[in-house]
Amino acid sequence: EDQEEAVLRELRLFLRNVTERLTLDRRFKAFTKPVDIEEVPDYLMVIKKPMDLSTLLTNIDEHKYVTVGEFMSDTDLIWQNALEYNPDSDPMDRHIRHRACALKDTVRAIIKDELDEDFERVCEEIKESR
Ligand SMILES: CC(=O)c1csc(NC(=O)C2C[NH2+]C2)n1
Repeated sequence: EDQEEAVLRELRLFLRNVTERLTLDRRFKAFTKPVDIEEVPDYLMVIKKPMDLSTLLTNIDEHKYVTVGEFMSDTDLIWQNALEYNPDSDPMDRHIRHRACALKDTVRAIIKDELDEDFERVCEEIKESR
């Protein structure tokens, strides 16, 4: 009902704000757009579920996320994919792995700092009721 829509609207505002801040962070430039399959033709052979910050924003606007947990699963895909696609010891791989780990830690720190536990519990209740 209307109270539920108000909660989900507030969730979308929070998730857009988090995603916007990540997109503006220069460390995460490689994660802002889908990997270009023309430039990296083998990418989809290695990575089965691509994800990036611009796709997160589209998902938010399409009301894909009813809880922060669902959002976190997709943000986890971004850095997990980067670690999987860049496993080697060469400096470029190491560089992007450091940024992937920074993305993981940054998202967790923001959520821990700024998400009210009671608010997430209300979102989980809405999800269970649907
Ligand atoms: C988004 C992502 O994970 C990504 C974009 S380019 C890249 N890796 C490279 O360009 C090479 C360094 N060894 C492969 N990884």
